[in-house]
Amino acid sequence: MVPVSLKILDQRMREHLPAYATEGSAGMDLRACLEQAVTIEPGQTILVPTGLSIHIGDPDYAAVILPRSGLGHKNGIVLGNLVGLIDSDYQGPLMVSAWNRSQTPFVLEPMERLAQLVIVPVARAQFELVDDFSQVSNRGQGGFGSTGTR
Ligand SMILES: O=c1ccn([C@H]2C[C@H](O)[C@@H](COP(=O)(O)OP(=O)(O)OP(=O)(O)O)O2)c(=O)[nH]1
Ligand SMILES: [Mg+2]
Repeated sequence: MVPVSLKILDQRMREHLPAYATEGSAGMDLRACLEQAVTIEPGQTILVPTGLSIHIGDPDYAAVILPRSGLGHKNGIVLGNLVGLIDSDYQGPLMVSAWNRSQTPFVLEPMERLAQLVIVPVARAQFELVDDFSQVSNRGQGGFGSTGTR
């Protein structure tokens, strides 16, 4: 387990702190910390507060915000930024960009579980400038489908 500092910004969240649903869960659900229900119109993106701040503190870790599969697949509620990346030094309010990519209005209820937070290890790179790569790899410069589809 990675220790992560959690600050409650809205006291209603005290009853609804993010938690792993099962022993094997990778993500903790984040709730929409709203005063009242809000309708996300087809194609619309809104920024939803979670009522929480986290501070990971250790640059060897980050957090990602991912869609919930049920909401994404059945209701078309995904993330406006596709994936949210939470830096280890971020201390601001945790926000979820909610995009209704469906053709039906979606009513987001207060405290509804909207997205999920996953803590991930991070390797930070130090670039070493070169004129040419010292070894030619099997792939070389091939990409974007160069290996075919079958
Ligand atoms: O879904 C998200 C994505 C980001 N953040 C916060 C945490 C993150 O550390 C910070 C900055 O995110 P990012 O670097 O992706 O955004 P940016 O547009 O590059 O902003 P900045 O210039 O502040 O880095 O915003 C969220 O609360 N929710
Ligand atoms: Mg940034």
